[in-house]
Amino acid sequence: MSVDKLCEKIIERQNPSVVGLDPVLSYIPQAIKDEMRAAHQNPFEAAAQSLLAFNQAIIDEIADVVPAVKPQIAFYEMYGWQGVRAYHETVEYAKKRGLYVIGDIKRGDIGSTAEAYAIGHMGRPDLFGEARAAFDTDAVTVNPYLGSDGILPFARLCKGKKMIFVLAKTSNQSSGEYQDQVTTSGETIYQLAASNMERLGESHMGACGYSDVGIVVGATYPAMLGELRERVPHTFFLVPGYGAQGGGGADAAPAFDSRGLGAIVNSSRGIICAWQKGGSDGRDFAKAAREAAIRMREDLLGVLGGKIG
Ligand SMILES: O=C(O)c1cc(=O)[nH]c(=O)n1[C@@H]1O[C@H](COP(=O)(O)O)[C@@H](O)[C@H]1O
Repeated sequence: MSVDKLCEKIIERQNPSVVGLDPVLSYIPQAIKDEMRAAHQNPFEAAAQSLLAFNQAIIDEIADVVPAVKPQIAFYEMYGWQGVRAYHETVEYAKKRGLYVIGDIKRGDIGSTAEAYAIGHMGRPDLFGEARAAFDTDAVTVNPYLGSDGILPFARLCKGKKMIFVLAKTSNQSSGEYQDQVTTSGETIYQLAASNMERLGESHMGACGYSDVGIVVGATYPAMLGELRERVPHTFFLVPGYGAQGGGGADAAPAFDSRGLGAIVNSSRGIICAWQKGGSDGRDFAKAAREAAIRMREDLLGVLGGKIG
């Protein structure tokens, strides 16, 4: 199962964290932008090539430190089709460097449209008799607001090779506006989403004790992380909110089981913007990302008792 591949990488690197590759031009050192602007007449192309060069240098530095990366597609779509190509090339580059790639696409729609999203990001569209992957990520994020119609097309395409992470309790401040509302059964919406994904995961179980159907729970809500860990013991958590959103290792700790497994914690700006702290000119941006990733690993390993697996 795909979750086993993720757990193996986490144990091998002794690191339950994922670097979010969410670049915008203002995070990218001037020297890279100047070079790309001079080389490309079209500003979209120059922007996209800047993102790609930035990501590749960071991937090279962190590939032996972290098990996974999570490019969030909005940061690429912003720069048009050239940006989307940079997303695709980032995914391919990260996979070549042995990283598990979570495509943060947060899709959700009616069944037929969800199916199209799922095929594009997890499957293989039929291309005149050939079937090739468009975006070949290991996992994607899914928004459950439309109900099972919107989730099942993604779950069907897991087939032991892919994972999904369905939003349950998101890290943002307003997440409670809908997710904390109590349903007629007495559960909150986020608890209901988590329980439903635990049930859906029963037919996607891996040897590690978790399923290929994961959920997203923010490090900014540690009590809810702990409560959900008990409620859905076979559901793997993607835990954003570390770093720039204020969460730390102690906040993320309730997401893990006694082996130090069961969750992977994301930091995006905290890693890729590390070079901007301390007045650097940016030449050392990738090394700064590496050092920040090592600090995050130490923080998480510290709260997990020094060993995973
Ligand atoms: O699905 C996600 O990854 C996600 C869910 C959530 O509840 N909160 C959240 O911040 N994220 C994503 O995690 C990343 C957080 O970025 P930083 O705040 O810069 O670490 C962004 O890509 C967000 O879109």
